[in-house]
Amino acid sequence: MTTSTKDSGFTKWHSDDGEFRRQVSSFRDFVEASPSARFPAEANRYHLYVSYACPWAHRALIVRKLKGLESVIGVSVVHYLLGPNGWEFASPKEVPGATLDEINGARYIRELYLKANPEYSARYTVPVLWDKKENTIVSNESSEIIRMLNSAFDAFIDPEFRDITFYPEDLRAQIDEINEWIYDTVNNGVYKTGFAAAQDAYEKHCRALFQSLERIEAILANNEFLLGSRLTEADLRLFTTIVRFDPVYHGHFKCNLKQIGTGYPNILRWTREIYQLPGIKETVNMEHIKKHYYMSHTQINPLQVVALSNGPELDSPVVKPAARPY
Ligand SMILES: N[C@@H](CCC(=O)N[C@@H](CS)C(=O)NCC(=O)O)C(=O)O
Repeated sequence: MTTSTKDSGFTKWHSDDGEFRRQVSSFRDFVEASPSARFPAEANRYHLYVSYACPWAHRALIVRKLKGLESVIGVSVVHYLLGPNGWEFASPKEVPGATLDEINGARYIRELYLKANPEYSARYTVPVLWDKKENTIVSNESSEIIRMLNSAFDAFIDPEFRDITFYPEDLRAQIDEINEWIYDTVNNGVYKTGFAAAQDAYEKHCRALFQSLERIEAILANNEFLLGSRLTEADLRLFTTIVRFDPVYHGHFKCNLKQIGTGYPNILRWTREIYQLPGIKETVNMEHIKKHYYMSHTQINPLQVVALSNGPELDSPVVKPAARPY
């Protein structure tokens, strides 16, 4: 039996067999470049609701930044704490980095879901791509939101950003292929490991996770990025998990066979390279990340004590594989 989406109580996070199963996102529309589309691309019509803590929302923030979409798509940021009523907005004075909801005046993210569909009964997740014109949710699926941001708004951005694509046609099949196993065993794998409520489920997912990290480490020994010399969507999707790995997943989710900073030199080099791209470090808010995980998941950390380390230094200079003196 899987966890019913109706039973979305915050304490019922695993199925009866001890496995964590992520729900399938419900709002799956697309913003398209064509003016006749159901959701046509326009400047200042769509708005992103994110959490700095959430790796899925973080993907959207990164693509928005790297595609020069900051003046085209606005952002609201929730409080780092995921409480009994779900994600809540907070003033930056109360929680530095957070915002109030200037678009809908909501107190909780769930109000947006109920505005879009009063019958909605699944989880109230971020990211949310909101349409200010139709007052509804276009999408709550990060993998699809980043595809929209990658190309649909190109008519509204500065020319220097138009040529940038993180899903180039000649690499699509390879990107889709690598995304699939990285999603299953790494992005979602850390959650399946950390939320496992049975020893065998935990061990199975933890081992699969580290097998994939070994595979990624080998890929990055010879490649600057996952698919060669070009930074793609596959890198950005993985980055948001890796940047949380040592400070959070290693301890809080018991993903502790190795650490990135000490055990995976190639992944560490790659993480630094992405972190140091213009605009990226501003999207990494370690305060929100650590406090969210350690303080929200009281089922696994009931005393809400937050671990100290922020993970490896990411500002250190990087030596790319081709430039290595050996
Ligand atoms: N498949 C979704 C997953 C999003 C997701 O699970 N977000 C988490 C935060 S990391 C969330 O909002 N959880 C709130 C909840 O489950 O109540 C996506 O990639 O957009």
